[in-house]
Amino acid sequence: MVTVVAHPLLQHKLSLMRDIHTGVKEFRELASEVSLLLAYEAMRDLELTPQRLTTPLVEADFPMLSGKKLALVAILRAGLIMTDAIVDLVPAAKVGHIGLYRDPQSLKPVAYYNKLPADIAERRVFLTDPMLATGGSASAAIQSLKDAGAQSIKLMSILAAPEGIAVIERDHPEVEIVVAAVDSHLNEHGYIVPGLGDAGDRIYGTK
Ligand SMILES: O=P(O)(O)OC[C@H]1O[C@H](OP(=O)(O)OP(=O)(O)O)[C@H](O)[C@@H]1O
Ligand SMILES: O=c1cc[nH]c(=O)[nH]1
Ligand SMILES: [Mg+2]
Repeated sequence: MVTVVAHPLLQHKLSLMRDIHTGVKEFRELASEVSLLLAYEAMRDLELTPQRLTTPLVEADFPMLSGKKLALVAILRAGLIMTDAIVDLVPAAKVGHIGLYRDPQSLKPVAYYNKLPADIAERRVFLTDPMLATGGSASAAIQSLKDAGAQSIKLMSILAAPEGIAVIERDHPEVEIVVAAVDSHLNEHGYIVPGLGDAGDRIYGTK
């Protein structure tokens, strides 16, 4: 299942991210803001239960987060900007890291790091990567989460290509995907078109 978050604030910020004239500082700020808006939608179904509280006026029941605890897991490098932003919204969440880079020739993911919360099986996992292109990286990351025992996984990306969505739907049909936009296609180098370029390079200024 794919949810495209069509909110105008988010769409405006995404358009600014696409602009080649947007520099590193602004790109980073926009990526953080877009991540928060995506999280607002991705976390819409978190459970609430009434808890007794006392306001300055009365004692009454008020909704508080309950149910499974959360884990935010970043696909390095680019996913880090998303978990860094979102953890401020859910400070009790644990944070995991999966290091993958995409080999430029084969476009296959190469794993170099993996550190996940030990109790990941008991947590709802929100996996972050700004770009879902061929889907190879996200699919491999989801497989590592499952191998570690994760039961409930949502993938949050800023941009997706139809090819990447199809791969996740094939490999992990139960994983929900929340994105800001689904673009047209991939080019011959596996870049999303129209896209926003190389997310990691634009976040960290490495090109
Ligand atoms: O869907 P895919 O075809 O696998 O491509 C998407 C991956 O490519 C980018 O990472 P990259 O390999 O550039 O590494 P980086 O985040 O360290 O820059 C991006 O952040 C995704 O992880
Ligand atoms: O368009 C793309 C595809 C993969 N990774 C990126 O950062 N951008
Ligand atoms: Mg990557």
